[in-house]
Order: sequence, then structure tokens, then C-alpha cells
Amino acid sequence: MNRAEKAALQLRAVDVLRMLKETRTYDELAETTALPAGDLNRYVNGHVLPGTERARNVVEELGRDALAEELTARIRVDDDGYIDNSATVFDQPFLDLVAPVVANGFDFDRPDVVLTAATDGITLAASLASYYGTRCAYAKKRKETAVEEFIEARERLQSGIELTYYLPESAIDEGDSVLVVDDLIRSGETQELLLDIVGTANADVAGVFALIAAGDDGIQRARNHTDAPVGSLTTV
Ligand SMILES: O=P(O)(O)OC[C@H]1O[C@H](OP(=O)(O)OP(=O)(O)O)[C@H](O)[C@@H]1O
Ligand SMILES: Nc1ncnc2[nH]cnc12
Repeated sequence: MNRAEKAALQLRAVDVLRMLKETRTYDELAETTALPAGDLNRYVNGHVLPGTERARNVVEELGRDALAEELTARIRVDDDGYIDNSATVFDQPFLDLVAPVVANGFDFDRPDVVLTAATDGITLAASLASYYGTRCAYAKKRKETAVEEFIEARERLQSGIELTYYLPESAIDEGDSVLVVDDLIRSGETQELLLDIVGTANADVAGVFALIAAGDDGIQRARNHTDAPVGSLTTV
């Protein structure tokens, strides 16, 4: 890890600690993190940065559990089992905290492009792309105006309706490493279409990630389509 990466990790750990501190006293934070309350106070107030090992533990272990808990608390499930996650996908600062935890906590290769499907995956994809310093691309259910060449992926859904996603051809180059993400995975049909697009582009899959898995079917379906790591932050 070079100096800049080390500093970035330390600053991310401080962001995670500040988020946890919002709903905890320092003593409670000390219990959650197994770090001394006095040190935590200095980290949260920005007087001292945590060392690399402490920072890594906070971001990768603690951060992942804490964010999964926070995410679960924000999800609303209606009487028919449908999920309202607007409290998450509308909260870009929260997604900016999620990005490093996802990037470090799953075994994804470093992508050249973060790909999602419009609409609700876009804010997560933007946070991840910004974290990696890479491009963000999203496939849409209709053709973007003024774009001439598209990669298309079509599938007949369980309902019998045909769904087509279109991505401007220039969004992914041959040989690119593509991280496929979405806010939610349920049947896995959307992820399958995105994986088709990656295949048509002759690009490689760096991984598949969803914030929320509604059941296991979608994750399983994605696993059947790629050898790359597939995961979610939480399952409902
Ligand atoms: O695993 P699946 O069964 O394919 O479901 C997951 C997809 O469904 C939702 O998108 P939706 O099609 O509702 O579009 P939106 O993002 O514009 O709301 C969600 O954002 C995922 O993209
Ligand atoms: N909001 C949602 N909840 C559950 N399943 C879904 N499939 C697509 N959107 C969904």
C-alpha cells in the first residue's frame, strides 16, 4: 500500500467511525469497535488518524456489519413483500460510505467500468465508480437519443413480458473489467441482462454486487452466469 492509499484508508475509517458515532456514545462505540474510547474521540474529532491495521479492521470488518445493519434499518417491506429502499438509493453520502466497504470487503477485481441498470442502481454505481476512479455506465430500457450504436440484451421475463436493455456501444471497451452492480437483486433477470451485455462487449466480469438481495434466487442465478465473485450487503 502506498502512502496515498494508506491515507485514504485511514480517512475512510474515520468516516465509518463518525457514522457509527451518530447513534452511539463513545463508551458504546468503544464496545462496538473494541478500541479505547479516548482514541475514538481523537479519531472522530480528527486530531489523530487510526493506524493502518485499525483502519483496515474498521473499514472491512466493522464497517461492513455496521453498514449492513444501517441498510436493513432503512428498508421498508410492504404487505406484498416489495421493497422500498429509497431511503438508501437517494442518500449519496451513505452510498459513498458503502463504496469502500464493498470494494475492500468482497474479492472483486479492480474494474475499468461500473455497470448498472437504470434507474435505482445509478447512485450506487456512481459512488463505486467514484471510489475506484473509473467510468460509470448504465443500461436503459429505451434507446438514448443521438446515440447510434447500442449493445442490446433481451429476455422474456417470468411474466412473459419481453424486456430489452440498451447500452451505448462506446460505454464498454473490449477486454474491460466490468463490475456489475444494482441496488436490488430478486429474480436476477436484470443482472443476467447486464452480464449478457458484458459478454457481447467481449469484456470481463470483475464481480456482481447488489446492496440488497431479496431472497437467494437472484444471487444464485448470477453465480450460474459468472465465475467472478457475487455478493450482497444484506439479504431480506
Ligand atoms: O432481480 P430482478 O428481479 O431483475 O429485480 C431487480 C431490479 O428491479 C429493480 O429495478 P426496476 O426494474 O424496478 O427499475 P427501476 O430501477 O427503474 O425502479 C431494481 O432496481 C433492480 O434493477
Ligand atoms: N422494489 C422491489 N421489491 C422486490 N422485488 C422487486 N423486483 C423489482 N423491484 C422490486
